[in-house]
Amino acid sequence: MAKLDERIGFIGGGNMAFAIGSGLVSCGIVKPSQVLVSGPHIENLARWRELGAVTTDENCEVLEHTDIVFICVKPHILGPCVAQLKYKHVPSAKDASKLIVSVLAGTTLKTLEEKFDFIESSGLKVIRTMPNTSMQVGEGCTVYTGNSRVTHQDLEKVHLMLNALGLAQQVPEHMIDAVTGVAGCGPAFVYTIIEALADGGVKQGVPRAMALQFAAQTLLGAAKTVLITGKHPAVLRDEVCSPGGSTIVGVHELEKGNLRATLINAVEKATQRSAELGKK
Ligand SMILES: NC(=O)C1=CN([C@@H]2O[C@H](COP(=O)(O)OP(=O)(O)OC[C@H]3O[C@@H](n4cnc5c(N)ncnc54)[C@H](OP(=O)(O)O)[C@@H]3O)[C@@H](O)[C@H]2O)C=CC1
Ligand SMILES: O=C(O)[C@@H]1CCC=N1
Repeated sequence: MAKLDERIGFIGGGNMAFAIGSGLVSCGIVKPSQVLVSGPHIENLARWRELGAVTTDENCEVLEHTDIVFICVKPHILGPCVAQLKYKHVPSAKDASKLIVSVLAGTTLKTLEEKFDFIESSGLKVIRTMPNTSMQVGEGCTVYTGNSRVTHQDLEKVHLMLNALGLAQQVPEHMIDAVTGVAGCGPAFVYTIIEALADGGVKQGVPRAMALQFAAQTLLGAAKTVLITGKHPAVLRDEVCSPGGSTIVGVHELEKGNLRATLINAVEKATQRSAELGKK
């Protein structure tokens, strides 16, 4: 696995940041000592210290002492967070080469460039991403796009990190809210399906722990089959449905319950909400 020499910063050390940071350390791309994380409550950063990362309650330390800075606060916290950074930031010669990487839902490159313009008057390098929490186990799905200052080498570096933790793909910015609806929020939709599938097993008499394991493994296997065979899910579904058998009876129930329309609606609403979050 390739290694990065850069120091990696996280402003905001919550769930998404930890999925990325712990994933990068686990796969060996960076050493824990290269990682610096900030948040307002130092006690909430204990898991980062257990990982071997350095923690601080001063966001400006992360901005000043790291090369690739992941911004991982909630979208509505970006304003106050930047106001505080602006007040405390000490300009340095390294500012021009700094890479700001946002994971914020809905928050556009334009907004990010405007918010962070205090760091570097001649223009800052900004990358907007939409990751997901499955990065913590190396099976994430991330899309990203950079502003005009970002170089090919910067994109390669970010791709190396994100792709080491699953699938990473550069996309045009207009696609990012839609991908948020599918892949950023998707794990929550799928956890709901796993839980419900397991509940079904429990109702039929399978012990809870077994039912959960079987449901999760079934989703993993089905997902892998789609990715590896390249077959359309409908074709694969047909391979499971024996004529007059048990699966088609279950599939009929899913259709009666509008599972597919419900999932399509969930992605649509989540996409709309993502775009709204960036306007706050
Ligand atoms: N969770 C997910 O699946 C995904 C999330 N995202 C994006 O990631 C971002 C973070 O979300 P998520 O990790 O879920 O949220 P969390 O609440 O888990 O993390 C947010 C973190 O921000 C910290 N924080 C609050 N105020 C400040 C501040 N002023 N300066 C620095 N840090 C601060 C919080 O610290 P404390 O708790 O101590 O207050 C908390 O650790 C969001 O913008 C979201 O859109 C993107 C893709 C997927
Ligand atoms: O719920 C949210 O807004 C964030 C963005 C994608 C996943 N979690």
